[in-house]
Amino acid sequence: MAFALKLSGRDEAWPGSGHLQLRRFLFSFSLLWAKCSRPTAAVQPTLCGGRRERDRAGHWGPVMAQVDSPRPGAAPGQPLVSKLVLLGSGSVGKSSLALRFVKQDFKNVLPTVGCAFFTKVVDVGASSLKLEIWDTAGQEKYHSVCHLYFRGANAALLVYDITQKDSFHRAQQWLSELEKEFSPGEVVVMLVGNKTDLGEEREVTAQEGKEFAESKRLLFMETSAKADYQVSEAFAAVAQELLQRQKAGNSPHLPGGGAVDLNSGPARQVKCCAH
Ligand SMILES: Nc1nc2c(ncn2[C@@H]2O[C@H](COP(=O)(O)OP(=O)(O)OP(=O)(O)O)[C@@H](O)[C@H]2O)c(=O)[nH]1
Repeated sequence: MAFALKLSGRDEAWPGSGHLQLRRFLFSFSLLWAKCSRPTAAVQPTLCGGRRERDRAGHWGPVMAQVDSPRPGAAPGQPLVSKLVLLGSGSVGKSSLALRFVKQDFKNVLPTVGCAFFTKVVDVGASSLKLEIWDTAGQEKYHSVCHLYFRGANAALLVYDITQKDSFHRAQQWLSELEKEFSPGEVVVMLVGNKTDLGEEREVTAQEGKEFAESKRLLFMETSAKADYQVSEAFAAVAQELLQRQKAGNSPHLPGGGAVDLNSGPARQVKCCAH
């Protein structure tokens, strides 16, 4: 108190303007104290708002989003690192596919804001590949932001909802966007028809998906994040392709790389896609 009064320039304690000055000083001091003693906040990636999910108590909170390694993982003995972007319309199941693959989980999640980030190491035979999965927001208002996440991508999953024809057309538009950003064959691209568990509401046949993929020389699979159908297989197939290309010495982005060259190779369907 004495310290405060001295700073306020007055010796008497109360009342009047001295009291006011004291209160002002104590308020400023408490603000300064709160600022200095606040723990340093974890740095969040700009524009990567992530998504929210309900916890057991029913509260909405951020879904796991971690960055646990520099890229690419060129250190000896470390798995190679590849960046994979999930693209597609809103609500086609991009986040659900990522959650299913990374956490073996399926739950109600809110639309992604900006993007969310996941990592998972995939074993392919004797080799390992660390996938950095960038789950972009499908809502139209985030469209321009999504382009920011393309940079440096090694692979892309173009996801559509088999019960929404529009989302299939949108996936085709996303391919055009990718073609503008990358030179032919620069990234491994897989077309993914999700929600096969809703077969009775199907608007896009497996044949349509397959034919489009073949015409563009993309990998193709149908999945269900809900029923856990072919989700890990889809990511594994992309990882395998990336590793094969890397071993062949033609991947520009992967450590030891050359060019990932899916589109210039023969059209291939990874596995039977019909459900
Ligand atoms: N039946 C069924 N529903 C699914 C499946 N995958 C996702 N969903 C549901 O579809 C809705 C949208 O899923 P999300 O994973 O949020 O879709 P998203 O593409 O990430 O959406 P945005 O974040 O808006 O881009 C949610 O209600 C999910 O529960 C699936 O395989 N089958």
